[in-house]
Amino acid sequence: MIAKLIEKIKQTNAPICVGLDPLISHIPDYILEEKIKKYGKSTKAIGEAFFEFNKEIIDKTYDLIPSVKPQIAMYEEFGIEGMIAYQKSVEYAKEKGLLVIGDAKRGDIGSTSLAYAKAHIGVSDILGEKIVGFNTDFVTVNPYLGTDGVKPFIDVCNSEDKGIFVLVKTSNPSSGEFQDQLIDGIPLYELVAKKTCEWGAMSMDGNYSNVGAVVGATYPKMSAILREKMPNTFFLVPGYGAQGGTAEDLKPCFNKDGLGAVVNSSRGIIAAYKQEKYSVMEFGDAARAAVKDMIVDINRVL
Ligand SMILES: O=C(O)c1cc(=O)[nH]c(=O)n1[C@@H]1O[C@H](COP(=O)(O)O)[C@@H](O)[C@H]1O
Repeated sequence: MIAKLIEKIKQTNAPICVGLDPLISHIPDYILEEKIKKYGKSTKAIGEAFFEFNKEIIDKTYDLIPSVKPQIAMYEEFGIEGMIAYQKSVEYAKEKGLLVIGDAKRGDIGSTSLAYAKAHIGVSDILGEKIVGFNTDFVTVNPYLGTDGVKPFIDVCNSEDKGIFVLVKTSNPSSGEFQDQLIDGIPLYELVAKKTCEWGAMSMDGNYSNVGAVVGATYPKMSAILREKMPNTFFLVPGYGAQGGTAEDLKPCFNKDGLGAVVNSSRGIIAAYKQEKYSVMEFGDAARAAVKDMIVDINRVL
């Protein structure tokens, strides 16, 4: 699957993914009001509003980008109706030819991880019939439980041609609390990186592995170390834009060939319409302009 992502990045010349993270505060009032009129102040109204919002963002950007990354928490907040909006958004993005990175940060004991892997990137067998759950192309994985918590995801990557991104060095302010701790003189994130490379060797897809790494744009010195230690690992790089990461900061995440990373921006794209020059009805056009700016900004440093 990573080879497909690379192909799409080359086609679009855009190593980016748009984060479909619809907080209520991002949804234009006119959409919310219409859904509330129809469904009352309910989770159904929110789910419907989220999907309409995402659909417009996808319609206005799909021809420019290779991928989207819906963050499942924003949908989960609204229970079943939120999850329906998640699933519909995943399906719509795929219909438009986009690759979908499900940001669910899953990971548990082996048997539970297998269920998570099937839910997000795999298939289940129901009395001889194969059925799919969310069917995203990639899912983010928390490696904290170790190999038996990650291996089921890798097995599904291999059987279904899918991919994962393992949290290696996250973008948030407290990420160093555990991730930077030294163990026999080596920071924990480097140990996770080493393990991620070992896991990656189990699922190669061309020059890169289906087992990628999440590496935040906000720690460029560490990104440079990781890029050197993980030559065959593709990076998912969040933290650009709203969290302060700049194009210069994420440059070390790329290899010399200009490949090796896909950069996420969520709020910076989907809430771009909040700048003064746009009206609320133009939220899709604002997202498109923000995507174009992001592509130029990143290509400038590659
Ligand atoms: O796995 C992720 O995508 C992720 C990892 C990380 O280290 N930092 C991080 O911000 N993310 C996600 O990336 C998105 C960032 O959103 P913005 O800050 O609005 O661009 C959110 O969906 C986060 O959950």
